[in-house]
Amino acid sequence: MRFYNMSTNLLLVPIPESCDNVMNRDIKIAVLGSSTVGKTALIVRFLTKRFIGDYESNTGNLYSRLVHIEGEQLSVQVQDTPCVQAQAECARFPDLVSRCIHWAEGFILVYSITDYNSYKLIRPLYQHIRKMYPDTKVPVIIVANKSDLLHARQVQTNDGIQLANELGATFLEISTRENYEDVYDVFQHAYKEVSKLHMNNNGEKRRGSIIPRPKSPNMQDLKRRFKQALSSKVKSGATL
Ligand SMILES: Nc1nc2c(ncn2[C@@H]2O[C@H](COP(=O)(O)OP(=O)(O)OP(=O)(O)O)[C@@H](O)[C@H]2O)c(=O)[nH]1
Repeated sequence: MRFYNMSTNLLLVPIPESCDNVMNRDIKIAVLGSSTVGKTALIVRFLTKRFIGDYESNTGNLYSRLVHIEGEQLSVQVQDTPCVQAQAECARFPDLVSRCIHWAEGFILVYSITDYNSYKLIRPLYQHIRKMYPDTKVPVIIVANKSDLLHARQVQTNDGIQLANELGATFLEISTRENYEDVYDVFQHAYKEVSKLHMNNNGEKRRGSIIPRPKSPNMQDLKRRFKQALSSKVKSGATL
């Protein structure tokens, strides 16, 4: 079942029972973070270029749209993951959140610079993702949102940079409200990193399937003879 959200002019696809069933997508990104950090605003801004002030509380919409990134037309699916309220919940993330993590190929973790608790949630969220992908370095972008609200700042830019460095994630501080280019950058980074991961995976498969070319026996033979000739010269030189 699909339906249109008239206010955002976007196609909404309810989350399927199993996120594994979603087929034929080019890129699948999950946006995660605690409540009111601006996840929906970020996604809608990216997909429509518009900043829409107020949204109903997020119930887990999946947005789908064809977009142009780096000259390529892509089908992008963005999961507005239902908010994770408090740090206490992190030990046992709701099933839906885990399902979305399982479904996605890249992750945008959002906190608000005006809400220190939303920042504190990023590490456990990241750790939860890593636990679900122990063998893959899945792309994670950490976004510090609402940078226009400087007077209400609770999280310093350096805190974000430090955390991202520690976790090995990309970091961007942005204002979804003020700057569309920054929002576009976030998704462009996510796209690039997911593409890189795709390429590496394909590369590994290709490398694995290459049968090593046998060395020419003639060359081997020549080398062996050359070595023999050299060592006999050295030996005879030594006896002189
Ligand atoms: N000043 C400012 N306000 C923002 C920005 N981004 C989002 N907001 C506002 O923050 C509030 C929450 O935004 P949402 O997009 O609904 O947040 P959410 O993370 O989806 O929240 P849930 O639906 O509760 O999960 C809204 O009033 C937005 O207008 C921003 O960059 N700057």
